[in-house]
Amino acid sequence: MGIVEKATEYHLGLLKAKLARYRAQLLEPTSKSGSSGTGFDVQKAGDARVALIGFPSVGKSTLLSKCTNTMSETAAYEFTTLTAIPGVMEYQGARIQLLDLPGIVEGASQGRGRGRQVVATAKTADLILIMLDATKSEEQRRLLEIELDAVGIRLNKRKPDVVFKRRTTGGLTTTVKLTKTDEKTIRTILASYKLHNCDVMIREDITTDEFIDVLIGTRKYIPCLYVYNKIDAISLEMVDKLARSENSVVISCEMALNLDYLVEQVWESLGLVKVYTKKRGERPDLSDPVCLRKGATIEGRSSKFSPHAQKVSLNHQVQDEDVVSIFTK
Ligand SMILES: Nc1nc2c(ncn2[C@@H]2O[C@H](COP(=O)(O)OP(=O)(O)OP(=O)(O)O)[C@@H](O)[C@H]2O)c(=O)[nH]1
Ligand SMILES: [K+]
Ligand SMILES: [Mg+2]
Repeated sequence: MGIVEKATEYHLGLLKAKLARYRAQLLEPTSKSGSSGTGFDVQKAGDARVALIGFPSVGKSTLLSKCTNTMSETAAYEFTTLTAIPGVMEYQGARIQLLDLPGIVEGASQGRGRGRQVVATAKTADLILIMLDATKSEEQRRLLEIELDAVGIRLNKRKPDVVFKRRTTGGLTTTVKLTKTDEKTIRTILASYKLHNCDVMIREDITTDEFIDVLIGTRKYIPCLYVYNKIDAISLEMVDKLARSENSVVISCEMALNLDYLVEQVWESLGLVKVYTKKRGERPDLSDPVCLRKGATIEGRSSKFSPHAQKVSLNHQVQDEDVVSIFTK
């Protein structure tokens, strides 16, 4: 960064830190703005929750009706769906809750009522499907991303590697060279949040925005798939282009095209694994796997159907098709 960029980064960083804190307060369910921060009152069920976010009439309800046993009203007019409708998809022994939601429009995160409720519900999901009408412009995708970003959802991003602890004394440590922000900006933002007594360790080359996200602390890092529907109505060239873009799946709900692949990708994106459990001295029950998220830890023994179980550490990270027996002393 040059001197001018550094000065801009500094002032803008401070300004954004203040704005971010103000907005986060507005989103608090307990704030004066009432219950605007809460989503629809639908119980989580199954192994994971997937939320359908999109403009009106992109085919969200048609997808729910095709992929689950639940029917959700579909029609050619906008705002057919007025509330959250849960359905269940079954795949590889997993029960995945698919949540059909009302369509949203630009400004949903700021507006009252349903739009805000929809984005708040998205926050509770383990995976977000941004559903797009393949016959419409790519602009719709950017607009939806802005709405989700505004409520603190970070799509397909990892939580920045910053460790932050309140202490009686303070210190800032960086283990990498910062090229997108600088220590002066970080220190001033900390001071503006009145965080004088804390240990901050920055372990990756973060941006100022990412640092603010860490300070706000309520950001949700959620994986996302872009689902382009209605490919029956576009050219093959366009289908090819969309299908090759990152984190994207192309489908036609109406013609039931590529829906199996979508479910497979949902499973992949959720990072689900199936694990078989067995009792001591018995064979594992392969008809009844337990679904866990990748990276979940387990204590006990792990094996891949092998007769010689391998004793694993207390925090063994489960792999797909592990067989585990859990011992209690
Ligand atoms: N050509 C085509 N039309 C589709 C497809 N999927 C859905 N539609 C049509 O798109 C229209 C809207 O479908 P819905 O499922 O109601 O859309 P929605 O996203 O739930 O709409 P809202 O609830 O109003 O937000 C209906 O007329 C569907 O028949 C598809 O794959 N291809
Ligand atoms: K509709
Ligand atoms: Mg609908």
